[in-house]
Amino acid sequence: MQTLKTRELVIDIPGRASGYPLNLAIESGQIWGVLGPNGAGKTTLLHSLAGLRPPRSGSLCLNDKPANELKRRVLSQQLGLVFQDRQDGFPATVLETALIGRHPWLSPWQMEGADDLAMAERALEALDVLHLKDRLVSTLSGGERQRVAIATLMTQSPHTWLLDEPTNHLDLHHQVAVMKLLTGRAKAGNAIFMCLHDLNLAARWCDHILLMYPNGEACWGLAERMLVPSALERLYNQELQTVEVDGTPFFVPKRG
Ligand SMILES: Nc1ncnc2c1ncn2[C@@H]1O[C@H](COP(=O)(O)OP(=O)(O)OP(=O)(O)O)[C@@H](O)[C@H]1O
Repeated sequence: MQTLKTRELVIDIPGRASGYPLNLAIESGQIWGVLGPNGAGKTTLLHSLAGLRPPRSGSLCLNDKPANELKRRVLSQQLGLVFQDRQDGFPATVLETALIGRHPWLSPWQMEGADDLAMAERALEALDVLHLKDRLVSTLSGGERQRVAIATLMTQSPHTWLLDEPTNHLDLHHQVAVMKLLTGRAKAGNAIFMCLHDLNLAARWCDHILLMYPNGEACWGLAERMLVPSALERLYNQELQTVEVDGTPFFVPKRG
């Protein structure tokens, strides 16, 4: 069992006077959904967990070791991140992009081998983009690029998967396919921690939820305890109607 823990972690949001200290334990087998309105700090949190942005205070531990004492390469073997925005400015094919995921596992100047290639192709296949492997990423549609980014994370094969709105740009079929894939990874022992704007995807697929409010407040726990209509209405400043489908709550914005 591996755990990514935050201890009294306060993320650094410019101009925000205070922040609620986060004491999260993100463990093998769990699927976390991070919900909150625009600007609440979800991306900042993911970047702080990935060690890309220093927190204002508090610390981050990976298996009880302070993450800032781990070499970047070791950290990248344990943690991977799918960014919300990608530049993709470097002219690379889909396959070359997926193979970047193997870099934390190779020594400097070592070329990718047959096993690395097989991993990349398996990941591209799982994300339904193997047929695009020789295409330049810059020529792909938004949803195809998103799937290549997730395939690159799969090729990296870290223990903890951090994903910033992984269903962005995806059609309904591919949204469900990605959520199923993430569920499969969690069942296989990975930890999944993702920001989502779709409450209903979170309700259907996540077992843990973190709610982030724009004033810096936050609360977290098991999904069934967190997905309470009154809390979500306050979170989004939006009245909701709730119906139940297959025992899962389904939230619809009220008209008017
Ligand atoms: N470098 C920066 N300089 C100034 N403000 C910043 C900077 N980076 C982030 N912020 C601000 O911090 C706040 C949190 O941003 P963040 O991207 O983490 O929000 P988010 O919850 O992911 O939002 P969204 O749902 O829109 O993606 C925002 O108000 C943003 O404008």
